[in-house]
Amino acid sequence: MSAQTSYPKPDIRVLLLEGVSPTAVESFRNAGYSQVQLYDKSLPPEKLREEIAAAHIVGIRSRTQLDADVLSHARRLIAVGCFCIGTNQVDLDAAELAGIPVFNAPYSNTRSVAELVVAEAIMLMRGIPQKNAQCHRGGWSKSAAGSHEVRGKTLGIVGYGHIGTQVGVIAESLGMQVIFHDIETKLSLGNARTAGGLDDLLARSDVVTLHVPETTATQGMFGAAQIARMKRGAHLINASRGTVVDIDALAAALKSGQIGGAAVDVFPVEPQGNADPFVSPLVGLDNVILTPHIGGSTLEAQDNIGLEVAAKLIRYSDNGSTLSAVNFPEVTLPEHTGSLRLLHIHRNMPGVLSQVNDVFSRLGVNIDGQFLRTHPKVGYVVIDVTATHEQATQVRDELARIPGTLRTRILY
Ligand SMILES: NC(=O)c1ccc[n+]([C@@H]2O[C@H](COP(=O)([O-])OP(=O)(O)OC[C@H]3O[C@@H](n4cnc5c(N)ncnc54)[C@H](O)[C@@H]3O)[C@@H](O)[C@H]2O)c1
Ligand SMILES: O=C(O)[C@H](O)COP(=O)(O)O
Repeated sequence: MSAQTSYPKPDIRVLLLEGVSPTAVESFRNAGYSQVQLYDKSLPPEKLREEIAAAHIVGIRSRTQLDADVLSHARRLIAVGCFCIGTNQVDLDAAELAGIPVFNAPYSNTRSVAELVVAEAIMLMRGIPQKNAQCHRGGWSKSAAGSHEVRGKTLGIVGYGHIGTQVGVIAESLGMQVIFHDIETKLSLGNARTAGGLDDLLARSDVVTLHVPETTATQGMFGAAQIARMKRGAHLINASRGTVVDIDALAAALKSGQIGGAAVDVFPVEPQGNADPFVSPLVGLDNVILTPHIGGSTLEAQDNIGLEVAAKLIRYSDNGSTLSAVNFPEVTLPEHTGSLRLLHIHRNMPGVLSQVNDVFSRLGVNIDGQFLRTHPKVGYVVIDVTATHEQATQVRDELARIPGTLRTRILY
């Protein structure tokens, strides 16, 4: 039996959506969390609100939208796990202000996306999507026209982060010239060179690949104007987020020949699950590789993500550690064997900490250790004490009354 918590582990409800890997389920069960509910797709809005109201821990992938309204129904929720890289589907500020840390897996599917993108660059440069489509219709077009090696061609990477750099390294090993554009100054790997801005990259690249996160700045960043600046007949790959590219402008450019071919893995609107229809203006175009948002969907990546994110959620639930949370003050904590641990999440405003400490001195409870981190809006203080369960409960109840308190919890 695992360590007792203030809320018994068998009563902690873990809700996992969108078919997260069985490795996550196993991790929770091995850690003593027996109430793990797994859905293989995202839930419709009403059902999501209903389920989240009863959950203590929620795990999602890129499809489930946890906006401020949905989070307002999550009264018992202590943490969210994004079993993926992107966290744009969660209102991170709303979660923080509700005292809910959000965790993700920032690297576990990087290689999977990079391999797919490089393979697609080769396929597009050879005109394989069109040839494949013709053969499926009984056609035979044996010709070298419009078919090129990638060796010596220029790959333009927009967003030179974890995935962008991996793509660059693999592409260089195939002999491609790599240029990149990022809003941050980045160390270039190998012989990759920074372009003189996005327009310069577009004008020079034979293949452009997008690896930016979804932000207000990247939504719609790739539209008709950017497409017009690409070399005529160059190729576009988007495995970032569907909102980054104007899909109608892309469809028009693929029909006119301004873009020679495209590989698209992400879409502005994606089906909720595998049983739902896929609708897109790109459907039926021979020069497009369409994939159902599977850039990170390899068994290797998913198994690792399941282990990584489940471990972060379990550590937070058992120990209070918020290391690598994407929206929350980060506290790394030692084990608290022999002490009780009180967690106090509060609005970051003057006077809260002195009121917290005052509760302990008033109730005569000695503090063994204290850990504090703050963000501009939220503070997180963890206090280890030697006390009876009754004393700790009394302290917790007093802490909950301090103005600005968002959440309190005791870990036994
Ligand atoms: N298709 C898939 O299955 C799949 C899988 C994993 C990740 N993704 C998407 O890929 C994105 C990138 O992943 P990553 O791990 O490389 O992230 P990352 O944070 O390591 O890199 C993103 C890079 O984009 C840069 N950037 C941000 N805004 C920019 C802008 N306006 N112009 C140019 N550069 C900009 C950042 O500075 C950063 O270097 C994720 O956010 C996610 O949305 C998709
Ligand atoms: O952000 C990510 O990691 C990717 O978009 C993958 O999302 P998924 O887990 O929904 O496949």
